[in-house]
Amino acid sequence: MTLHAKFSLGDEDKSAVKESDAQRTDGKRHILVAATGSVAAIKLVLLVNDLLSYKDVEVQVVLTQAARTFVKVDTLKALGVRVWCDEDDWRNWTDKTSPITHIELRRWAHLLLIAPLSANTLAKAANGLCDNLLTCLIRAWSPNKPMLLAPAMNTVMWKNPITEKHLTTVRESYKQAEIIHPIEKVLACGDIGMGGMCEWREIVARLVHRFDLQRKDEDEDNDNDNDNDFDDNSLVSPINDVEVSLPSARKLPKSDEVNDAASTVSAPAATYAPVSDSIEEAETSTLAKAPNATCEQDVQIENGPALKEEHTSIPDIVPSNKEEQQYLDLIKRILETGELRNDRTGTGTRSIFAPPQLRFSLSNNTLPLLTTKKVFLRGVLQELLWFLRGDTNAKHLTEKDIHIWDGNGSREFLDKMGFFDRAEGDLGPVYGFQWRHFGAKYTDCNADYTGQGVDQLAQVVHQLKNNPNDRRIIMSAWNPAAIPQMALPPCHLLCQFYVSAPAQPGGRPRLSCMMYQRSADMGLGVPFNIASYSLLTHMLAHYCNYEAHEFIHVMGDCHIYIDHIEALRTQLARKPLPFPKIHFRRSPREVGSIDGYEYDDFVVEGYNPWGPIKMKMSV
Ligand SMILES: Nc1nc(=O)c2c([nH]1)NC[C@@H]1CN(c3ccc(C(=O)N[C@@H](CCC(=O)O)C(=O)O)cc3)CN21
Ligand SMILES: O=c1ccn([C@H]2C[C@H](O)[C@@H](COP(=O)(O)O)O2)c(=O)[nH]1
Repeated sequence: MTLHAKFSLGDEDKSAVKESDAQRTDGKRHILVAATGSVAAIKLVLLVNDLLSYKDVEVQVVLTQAARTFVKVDTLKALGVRVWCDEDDWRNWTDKTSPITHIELRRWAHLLLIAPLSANTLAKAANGLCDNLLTCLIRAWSPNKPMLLAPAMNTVMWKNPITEKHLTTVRESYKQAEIIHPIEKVLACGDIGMGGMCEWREIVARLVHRFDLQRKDEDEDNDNDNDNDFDDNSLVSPINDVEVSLPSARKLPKSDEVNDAASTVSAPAATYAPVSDSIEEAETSTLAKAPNATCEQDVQIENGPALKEEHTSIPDIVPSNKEEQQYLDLIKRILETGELRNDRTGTGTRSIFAPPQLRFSLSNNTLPLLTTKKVFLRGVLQELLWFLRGDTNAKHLTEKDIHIWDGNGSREFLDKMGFFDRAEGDLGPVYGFQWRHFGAKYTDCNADYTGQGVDQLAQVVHQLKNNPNDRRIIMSAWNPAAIPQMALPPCHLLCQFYVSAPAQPGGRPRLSCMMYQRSADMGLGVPFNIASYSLLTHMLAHYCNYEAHEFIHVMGDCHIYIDHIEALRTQLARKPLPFPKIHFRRSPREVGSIDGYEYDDFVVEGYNPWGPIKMKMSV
């Protein structure tokens, strides 16, 4: 403990840089947070502030000179943390017994987080340069001590092979280095693409997970008006932006100080004002605001209150919706416990495998159409009818201004999958083809397949009507032989129908459906999938003169894309409302056959959801 007796930086400094034993004796997690010269450094205040809201956490900060363009030392100091800059490294050196700041900081820290890590500092780290406090620290870092690196740079810089080389070198040199993959976003320079720093909350989440951190008690800091739990970060009003409702461990410095940090960037100041914590979040910070133009609810809605209105508060007398709560609870569970994984699209997800099945009652004409965001019902229904027609041409949906399959049917995507000869929009033998022509030879989306392959839908209808106790009433889109021809292998790949006895004597038999989904995008796909199979079950029940009973949803890889987290947090804050009801305009006789259902036959009543929430589809 007498080591570096001369390490005297004044009282404040003594407590800041402790001798190595301190990290073992004070029982706290010592997190050294560093930032380099990237616009994402403006997030540092939020990140550090949030970290401080956890029990037994000590934070110190290292800033490169370039980082100080984006975040002010004083703003960070106002949070109560010690901030180290280049000039501090050798400030106390007098002779060879003097302490050396970067070595002392290394000794103090249990973990080094560099967020953001610029292309420049990454290059220096990979090449062993030590030309400032941070690079000296990195060079002196023990290869076995954890280091979290959150790169942030322009898309082109990120895609340059040099970046991968540098990352590989760093990974090889520091066995405990974890790279937090950047994400695709609108970058400060205006480019859209990979390279944006992963969301700061995600970085904190990794630290929480790694150190098993717990939030401090609510009453521990009386100055703190806001709770730090994301459950509460949302407040009652849907109009709140995530930025407004940021959790704060200590009172943040006045917002203008935070904005100050950003306003030194050469981009127009207005871009940073006033609530968005970064220009890079421009996309997500519009959440819950303007209704989505392509999301108009033009399915027949009878007696429904004005859809364009947002709920500002929900009176207690409105019954809660336990079934929708299952979905929200699953989102929470994935956010809290989901494993961080890379995925095919490069976005990255939090994922869990095989959560308990979700069950939705369809009785009394209930349609489980989520209410905590406005679901694009017109898109769900037109997609279902498109499946039922056996259509595999995404352009037929695009023509109806439904763009949900555009990404997977684009020229770029088809070429990437090796389908160079296939017309844009032709998805291959996907859902509709398998439902109606399973096993037929697929040529293209325009060919006439009448009478070819197995018509599984017709078989389902036949069995439901003629052999309702059958245990084989199944429709499968999973055809291993055809998967190589598909733009996207089916995610909802198998459903089974079950007819149970009437609830009361004289009642109608009840139809249930269980669907297995191998891959479930909780933010975008799942609300669609729940609604789609519920609509299908209602339709089959209507056609066979049964009562729709239950939809059961079973999922395999159940994931949240990292760039949906903010949006889902906004959604989690909303109270679920009662589900709407569905009716059919025409009788089964008028409809004529299972192929006779049209868009206007479906009438949804009482859908009064919260506003839409925009999320990006990963391709
Ligand atoms: N990554 C990914 N997630 C999916 O859920 C998904 C795919 N890919 N590939 C194709 C299908 C199509 N599905 C989709 C695709 C997009 C939306 C979507 O963007 N929905 C918006 C509304 C879109 C609009 O209004 O135009 C939504 O807010 O629900 C929904 C379902 C489900 N699928
Ligand atoms: O109906 C659907 C269709 C697709 N998804 C999601 C699930 C995944 O996020 C992607 C598909 O990617 P894979 O790599 O093929 O799993 O699309 C969905 O949730 N629902």
